[in-house]
Amino acid sequence: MSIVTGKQYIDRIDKLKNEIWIDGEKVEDKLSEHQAFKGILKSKAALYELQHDSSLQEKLTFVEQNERHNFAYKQPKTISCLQERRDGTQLWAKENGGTIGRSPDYINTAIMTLGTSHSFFDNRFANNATNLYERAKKNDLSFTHTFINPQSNRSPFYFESYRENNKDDIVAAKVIDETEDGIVIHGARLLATQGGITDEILVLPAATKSMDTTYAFAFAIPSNTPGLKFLCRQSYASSSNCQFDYPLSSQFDEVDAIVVFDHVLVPWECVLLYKNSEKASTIFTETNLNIMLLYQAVSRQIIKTEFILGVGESLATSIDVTQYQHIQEKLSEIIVCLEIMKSLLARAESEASVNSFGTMVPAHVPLMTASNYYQKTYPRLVEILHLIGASGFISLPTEADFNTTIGKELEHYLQAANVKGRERVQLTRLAWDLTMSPFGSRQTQYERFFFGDPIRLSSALYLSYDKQPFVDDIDSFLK
Ligand SMILES: Cc1cc2nc3c(=O)[nH]c(=O)nc-3n(C[C@H](O)[C@H](O)[C@H](O)COP(=O)(O)OP(=O)(O)OC[C@H]3O[C@@H](n4cnc5c(N)ncnc54)[C@H](O)[C@@H]3O)c2cc1C
Repeated sequence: MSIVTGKQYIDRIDKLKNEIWIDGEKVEDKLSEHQAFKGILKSKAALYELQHDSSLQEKLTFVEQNERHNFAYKQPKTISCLQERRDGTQLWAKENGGTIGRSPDYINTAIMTLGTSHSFFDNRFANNATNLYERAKKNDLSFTHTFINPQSNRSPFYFESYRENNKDDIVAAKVIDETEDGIVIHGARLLATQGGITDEILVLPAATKSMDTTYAFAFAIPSNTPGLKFLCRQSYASSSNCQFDYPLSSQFDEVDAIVVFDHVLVPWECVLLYKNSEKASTIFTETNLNIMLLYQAVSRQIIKTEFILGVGESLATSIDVTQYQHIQEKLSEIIVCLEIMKSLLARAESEASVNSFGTMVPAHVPLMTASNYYQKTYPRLVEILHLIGASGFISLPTEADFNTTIGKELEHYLQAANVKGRERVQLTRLAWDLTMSPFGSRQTQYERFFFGDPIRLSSALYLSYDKQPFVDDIDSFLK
């Protein structure tokens, strides 16, 4: 197999019969027929289907040894190859306004990065990294991932290993046994977006203050591995199957899951890293995994900002408020954000360089700057839409209301300067679903946190930034 079709992806996920719990029940039906998952599965299938569209195939796939693969599995070796990767990400993101944070290219990028950096890993696991990459590329596998321990205690004085002696008390996933066949993992991880609806899960080392090496591991296993459970948050799609009322929740709710490892045996051939605390703490930086993932994220965020600008301008035009200077100022704030993000991405590309594994890696400072900036700016973009839409976000009947005898009155009383009542409600519902519905609120929390805690990411930028030349300038100035 090489690139999958949408149907092949869905059939494969349905067949896995992963252990998934949601809204008070264990999922027994086909995932593609379950109200919580059918929207996102259909949307992901549509992305895979685009790989077969003759007008887009060259942008979304590449050919290697007579087989066609997804664009994100290609190791970029030149700047133009990086830019092709960005085009692929943005093409897919345009299908959902950038609201699917974990479109398959996100973790495909991680797998490509780890596979091509196989020499980073301990000798006994290096082949596993290569094999994972080849298997994923060949079968067009999809992945979820998890790298954070549960939020039980974040005090600077707390160590996970306090719990290590009592198996029943383990919270953060750790190795509890080592056998001829592999390592046995028990405990939980905080979160995996799309947990349960991907072929496999990539488990990366979690930041931990513990010196205990039983917390130092990385591996990838099928989502239906015995003992692996996905405990999903409440679905935002279950009560929102009407696309008019919930244009985004109904199609793009990715679902996030707590991941529980109940004595899960991870075969040795799936292990990438074990008992090596030094490699566990440097895997993100030494392989450039963090930068390659940020490149995908910033490329997507640009498309999302364009989507927000489109929604903001349409809202303002619908009620004819674009002549007010403060509305122009608010919309220009979205433009400024968009242009800053595009400029930072362009600079990251133009200053890219080849790393020791032969990968063309974008420059890290512009990407870290973009990520820091967007984490803080995204809530303001949301606020701008709220300020422009005002009570329009509240006076929002449903499609069903338009289909009753009061439909004509709604059409009349909700008309706007430049659109009819029904169209105006449809547009405002889109803005509401993007920013105010449970789906929309999660989008804000996602952009703030998906790449890590904004506070610690700002520290990482500060600590890695070379400030010395400027300090030297000041010294010379004072002399
Ligand atoms: C919608 C969504 C989707 C996500 N998807 C995924 C996913 O697919 N896979 C995955 O692995 N993760 C995912 N995450 C988790 C994400 O990686 C974490 O939210 C992020 O790393 C921050 O960790 P935390 O949530 O545990 O916050 P915490 O670390 O618990 O922070 C809570 C608060 O305490 C402060 N704090 C805690 N520790 C420190 C410290 N040492 N120094 C300073 N301040 C501190 C923080 O600043 C913050 O204000 C997702 C998160 C969200 C919101």
